[in-house]
Amino acid sequence: MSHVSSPRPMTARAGSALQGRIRVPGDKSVSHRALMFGALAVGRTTVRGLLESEDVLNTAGAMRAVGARIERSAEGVYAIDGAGLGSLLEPEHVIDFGNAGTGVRLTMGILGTHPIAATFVGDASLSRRPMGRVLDPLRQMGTSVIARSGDRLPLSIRGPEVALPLTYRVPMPSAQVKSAVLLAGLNAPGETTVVEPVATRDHTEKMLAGFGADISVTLDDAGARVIRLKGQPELKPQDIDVPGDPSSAAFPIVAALIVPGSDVTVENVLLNEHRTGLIATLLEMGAEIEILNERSAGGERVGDIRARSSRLKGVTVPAERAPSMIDEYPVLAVAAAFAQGDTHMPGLEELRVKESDRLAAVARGLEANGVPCREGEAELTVTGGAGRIGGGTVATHLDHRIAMSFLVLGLAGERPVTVDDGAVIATSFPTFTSLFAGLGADIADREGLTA
Ligand SMILES: O=C(O)C1=C[C@@H](OP(=O)(O)O)[C@@H](O)[C@H](O)C1
Ligand SMILES: C=C(OP(=O)(O)O)C(=O)O
Repeated sequence: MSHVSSPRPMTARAGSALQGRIRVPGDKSVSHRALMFGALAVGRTTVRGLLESEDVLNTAGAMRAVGARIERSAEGVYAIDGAGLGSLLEPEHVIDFGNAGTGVRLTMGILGTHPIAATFVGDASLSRRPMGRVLDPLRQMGTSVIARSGDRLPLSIRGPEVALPLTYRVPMPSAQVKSAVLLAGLNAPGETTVVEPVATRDHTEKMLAGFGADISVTLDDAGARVIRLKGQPELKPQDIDVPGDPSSAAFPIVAALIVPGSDVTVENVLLNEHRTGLIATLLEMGAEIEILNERSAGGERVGDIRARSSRLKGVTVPAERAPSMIDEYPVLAVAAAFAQGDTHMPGLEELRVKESDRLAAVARGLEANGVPCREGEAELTVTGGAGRIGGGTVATHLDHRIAMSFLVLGLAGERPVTVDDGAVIATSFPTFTSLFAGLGADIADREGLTA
């Protein structure tokens, strides 16, 4: 299902303080993987708290297309009857991933070593994003690819009868590339090894181990993670409880910090160490954030995050922290607009190949709303405390995180902020506007109706 609804401009304006306790929907990375690994297991996997957003529902459609049965109960629990690793069916139609980079790249990995053909399409945003980073290692494992120049969607693949296991050093910090190679390795006889010089989110490794795969992680002499996976395991079904998405929690947390008088708690948030870079950065900026009720659930750390309005100061974010907060830079830039002094963010090359060129989209959005910033090749510097923030319209370029980040800016600006399309928020956080309304935020569509 591509994003086909018409653009829906939305406006956020400053109003009352934000107050309350909320839960954000389930983590997007874990939700995609729960559906995929459930489809590869033999037997019934159940998933509670699955993120029911466009991206994840497209992955459910893809897994159905290759033979998994996926059903949702009235209580919202998903039951997945796996088709089984090595037994996937050839899809009868093109697989449409809409806006979802994770969905399409990980599915290419899975299907790339099955002896079936598949064709992938996506929306205008996904069709601009680079797929060569996944197709290159797949070609080395024996996958045939027909793609237009530059390895962009739409494209078709056919897996070999018997795939070749691979040792692959991931050239850029990308959990999607790492995961695609490991998932391809699942159906290759022998051992597939992925060397990851810069650590990225480890949900694939952890969840595959939970499903019974033989997978190990060690560090080499240079400190790179070495992930070894034995091919052709029998994956066993699991019961999964998906914790709240820290990348979604980022929006109410930053909003609470910058809207005067606010006090917001987001309950049951995933606190995986590869996902908490934003919290570390906000604490360095002087944010009043507390982690409460910290516990372990399903092999992950989770907790409640309380954020209160704070006097923030600008910081330099270490470049090596980027993978642990890669999706949070747009909303960090919004926090930085209200901090005293400069916030410097180096190491952002990967932001240029997300749903939009996020470095450019953030810089243009800040400029349109009176926030001074400097955009470099792979860095951004935001000068906070300028005053008279807001009054602009932001081009979202089919990017949910740009839309949500600038609506948060509008909640604390002197003037309202409009985003040209709020419909894209359904990619990852379909309950965004209703949860914000419950906290007391004024976010409305163009007609002035509360969204
Ligand atoms: O593996 C994942 O679930 C994800 C990895 C990241 O992408 P990259 O691998 O392109 O950095 C992130 O931006 C995306 O939202 C989710
Ligand atoms: C980059 C993102 O997702 P994906 O790559 O899955 O489209 C995101 O959600 O910010």
